[in-house]
Amino acid sequence: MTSANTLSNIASALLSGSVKVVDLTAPLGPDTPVLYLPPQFGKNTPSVKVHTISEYDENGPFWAWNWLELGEHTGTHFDAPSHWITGKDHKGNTTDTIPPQNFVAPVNVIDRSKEGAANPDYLLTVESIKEWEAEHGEIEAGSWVVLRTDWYKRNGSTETFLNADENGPHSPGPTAEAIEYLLTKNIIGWGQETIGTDAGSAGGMNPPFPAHNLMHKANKYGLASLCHLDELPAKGAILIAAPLKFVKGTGSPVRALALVSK
Ligand SMILES: O=C(O)C(=O)c1ccccc1S
Ligand SMILES: [Mn+2]
Repeated sequence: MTSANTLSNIASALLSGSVKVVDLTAPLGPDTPVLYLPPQFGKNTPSVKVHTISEYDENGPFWAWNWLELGEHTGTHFDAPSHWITGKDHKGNTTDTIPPQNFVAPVNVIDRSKEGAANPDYLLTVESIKEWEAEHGEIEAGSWVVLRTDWYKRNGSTETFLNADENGPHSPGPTAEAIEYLLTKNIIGWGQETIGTDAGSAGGMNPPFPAHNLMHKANKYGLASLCHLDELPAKGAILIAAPLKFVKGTGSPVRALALVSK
């Protein structure tokens, strides 16, 4: 089958509804939870602010529009390699220079929702990934790997989403070894449903924040605060995640979507 036939078939399937579009994106606005870093780690990103310019009024009789104060790493968002010191020197490492071919790719969904429900500090291991591959097939080069934990259901409030106590945040993510293993597969990026692409305990890992440190060191990408991974198959979906073309951007809120066979 030629690529032209393939595209034509996708177009027909989208129009017929036999391929559906799943929205993997959280609502974005002033109530969107933002990451809290303890003072010893540095400054924090502000929340989203919406400033009305006009609303069919004396400031604009026939139109409504706003301007925003919006962090690059807010809500469902894309992490570019320049976001981390380990990725700062790569070519094509910012939101405006990443090759657009990389914004559409197959996605592997590792479902550890039961484990995450039982233990908010659940960490995905190499062994667990290999068990997943034995059941669903090898993770292919150039694909995304995302961790389903159903954590997005907590995204209604900062308290439940960050899930922090006096010892820090408690939320699932990968071990450093798991990310190292996925990089041997030459994946394009790592994603999950929590506020960032690392576990809540990642600040104390080696290296600290391994999903950021190692993925961006390899000039690979991250996706954070994904939603509705429970609507995706383990394999077979196509992930579309195109960051805004911020000049020298380290990341960007995205409308993450998946194409799924009905
Ligand atoms: O990239 C992010 O949004 C994120 O999770 C993060 C940002 C800055 C510092 C640490 C982390 S862990
Ligand atoms: Mn980020």
